[in-house]
Order: sequence, then structure tokens, then C-alpha cells
Amino acid sequence: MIDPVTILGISSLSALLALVIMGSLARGGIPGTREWGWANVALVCGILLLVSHAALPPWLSVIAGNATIGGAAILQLIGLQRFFRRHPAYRLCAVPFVAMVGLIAYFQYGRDSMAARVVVFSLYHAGFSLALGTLVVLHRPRDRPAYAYVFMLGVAYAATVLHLTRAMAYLSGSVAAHGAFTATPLHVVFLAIGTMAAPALTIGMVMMTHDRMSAALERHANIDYLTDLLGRRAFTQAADRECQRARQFGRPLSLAILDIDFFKQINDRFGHAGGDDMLVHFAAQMRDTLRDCDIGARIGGEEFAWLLPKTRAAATQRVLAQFRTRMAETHGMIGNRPVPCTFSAGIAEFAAGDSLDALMARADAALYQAKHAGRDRTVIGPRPPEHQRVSLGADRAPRPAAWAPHTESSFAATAEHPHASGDAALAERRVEHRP
Ligand SMILES: Nc1nc2c(ncn2[C@@H]2O[C@H](COP(=O)(O)OP(=O)(O)OP(=O)(O)O)[C@@H](O)[C@H]2O)c(=O)[nH]1
Repeated sequence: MIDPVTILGISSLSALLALVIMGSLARGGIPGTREWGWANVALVCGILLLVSHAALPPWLSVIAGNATIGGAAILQLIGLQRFFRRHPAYRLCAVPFVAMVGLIAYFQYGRDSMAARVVVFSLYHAGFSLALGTLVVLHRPRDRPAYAYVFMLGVAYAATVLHLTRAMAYLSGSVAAHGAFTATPLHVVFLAIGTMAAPALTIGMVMMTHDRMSAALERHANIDYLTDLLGRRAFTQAADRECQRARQFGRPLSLAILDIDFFKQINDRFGHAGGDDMLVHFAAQMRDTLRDCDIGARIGGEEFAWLLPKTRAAATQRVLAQFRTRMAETHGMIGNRPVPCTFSAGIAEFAAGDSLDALMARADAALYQAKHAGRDRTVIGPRPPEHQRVSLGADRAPRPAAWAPHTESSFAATAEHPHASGDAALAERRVEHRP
């Protein structure tokens, strides 16, 4: 039968390998990885102290060895708390740590009992494994694939069960406690399974770290760094999905393209950084006006897209009117100077058989018209032919009975934007409607 010293040697080697893997992630700057690296260092040192029992006094081998391995468990927990951006519970961890070291010292020097030492050690580690699993359950990000997190909590809870079972087995006397390094069958089985716990936990941590890095990369690829709105690529993907839904469920969808007027002059007057401030201000006002289901994006330098599902062009126009009022009331601040900012916009409404490209082209053409007509206005783009308009289902608000193709009322919204009011529509001073 494989002897416990060999098992612990393998365990120490796997902790060393885990340390190397954690080291490769250190430069990623993900919170918690540093603590997990140190946890593996502590694990290697602790195991080396334990297996050197023949050459070392008990205070160094047994007491310091167990304390070091106990410290590794604390570092794992603190690392995970940092990973989830929680406040590290150093003080809370200190209590079981002091109790564990004290009891192990007692069962070494006071009443020498290897079984009692194993029970104390196992209960301590069961508590920390339970805390690890529970942290993952409570704080795992719901918008990310669950795989890494489920793996981590599975390993943590399996380790909890293992440590508790081991404690029970030693408490009940079903494991003959001849000595920590005597190869009795159950003792070896517990050690062998337990050996897997630390590297498996580290693998879980590595997987979660990779997921955090992927999330950061995805964000980097999808979100405009300046305005925090979607970038063009992510907008196109999201808008494509909305077009499919509009097509599939026959529900309305509108797209507005907004462009800040005379932005070059703002740049010329206040510098590029001043222009950036204005873009940030514009995006912030836009974000505050978006409904949860709307999609807002910066698709070019000073060009923004606003997709409004379940919304007709006329309702979109009222939303933009309200947004225009908001922009007029809240000047962009460049330095400490309020700077007025107007925008032009083009709106297009989705039609059956439409594509995103065609929708964007119509909104773009309408924007061009708005610019051409003097700026600071909204133009609704050419309406699709009557037979192409997306029809409303029976469960939706009925189309006005006398639908007149060239009047705005014919584009009545089915899902009114919360910010779109009649007053706001009045505030839209110069709305053109291109037939
Ligand atoms: N500050 C800043 N400026 C940008 C950014 N991206 C593009 N620009 C500038 O935006 C300006 C756009 O100018 P134009 O395309 O002439 O448009 P405009 O001056 O707004 O004129 P109209 O659109 O016709 O009203 C250019 O000077 C670009 O250099 C950016 O990220 N930050």
C-alpha cells in the first residue's frame, strides 16, 4: 500500500505545480490570484514540515506544519473574497486559526492523541471549504457562463464532505490511529482523496480567473471606452438580434442615428479633451433616457445609434424630442464652462423583409437630411410601403382605424417610451417628415 509520506509528497508537488499556474496569472492583475499563489506556497511548506517529522521536533513539524497548512486555507478564503471584491475577513479567520493551532498543540503536548489532532484539522478545513463554496454560491456573476463557478463550488463542497467524513471516522474510532504516517487503509484513502482537494480548488480558481479575464476582454471589445455605451460591432450584433425578433414576432422596431452638430468646432475651441468631455456628457444623458430594452451605442466619432424595440417611429421622435430638451437643459460642462450642444437625428422604422443594413441606411439618409436642412432637428426616414409595415398581433394595441400613410399618428407607438410624452413632442421644434 502506498504510504502517507509518498501521498503527502505528491500533494506537495501538485501544490507546487498549482503555484506555477497561479504565477502565470499573476500579471493579469485579477484580485485574489496573489493570495491563491501564496496559499500554494504555504501548502508546499506546510506539507514539507509534516513529512519531515522524523528530522524535526514536534513543535516545528506538527504544530508549525498544521499552522502553515491552516494559513493556506485562510489565504484561499481571503483570495476568493478579494476575487469577488468582498472585504477580506481577516479577523473572522483568526478565531478558528488560533483555536485550531491551540487544540493541535494541546493534543500533541497535553493529551497526545493523533485521532484528536486529525479531527481538529479536518473540522477546521471543512469549515473553510464550506465558506469557499458558499462564497461562490452567493457571489458568482449571473451573467457569465456557470461552468467555472459550478466546478469551484462543487470541489469546495466535496472537500467539506470529505473533511467532515474524516473527522467523523476518527471521532467514532473507525480509523485505527496508529500514527500520522502509518499506512492504515482508511487513513491512506482519506489522505489520497484529500490530496486532490487543494489542486482541484486551484484549478477552479484558475478557471474563474480565466472567466474574469474573458469578461474583461469581451467588455473591451464590446464597450466604447470613452462613453461606456456599446461599440459599433456589439451594437450591430445586438441590433441584428432585435431585427430578427421584430421579424419573427411582427412587432415594431425603430432606429435613430444621432450626430452632434458642429462637433469639429467644439474640438477646435476646447481641444480634443474638451470634445471628449462633451461626448461623455452626451452619452450619459442618452443612457439616462434609454429604457431597459433600448440599445444605445456610439457607432462613430460623434455619431450615436439608439435602437428602440416595440416602438414606432412617431414615439421614437417624441423620445428624441424629450432628449433634445434634456440636452438643452443640461449643457455639457467642459472644464467649468457650460457649453451648449445640439444634435441632428434620423429615424427609420423596421419593415417586414427589412435588414439591419437597410434600416441603418434609411436612418442615415434621414440624418443626412436633418443636417442638410440646418441641423438641430429630427427627420423620420422614408416609410416602407404599406404592405411591408410590421403588423401588430391581436394582443397588441390596434393600429389607428383611419391609417393615413403620411401623418405621424399613423406611426403610433405600441410600447410608449416612459420618457416620451406629448409635451416632449411639442418640444421637438422642427420635425420634418420625409414621405
Ligand atoms: N474629441 C473627439 N473628437 C472626435 C472623436 N472622434 C472624432 N472626432 C472629431 O469629430 C469631428 C467631426 O467633424 P465633422 O465630421 O466635420 O462633423 P461636425 O463638425 O460635427 O459637423 P456636422 O456633423 O456636419 O454638424 C472631427 O473633428 C473629428 O476629429 C473623439 O473620439 N473625440
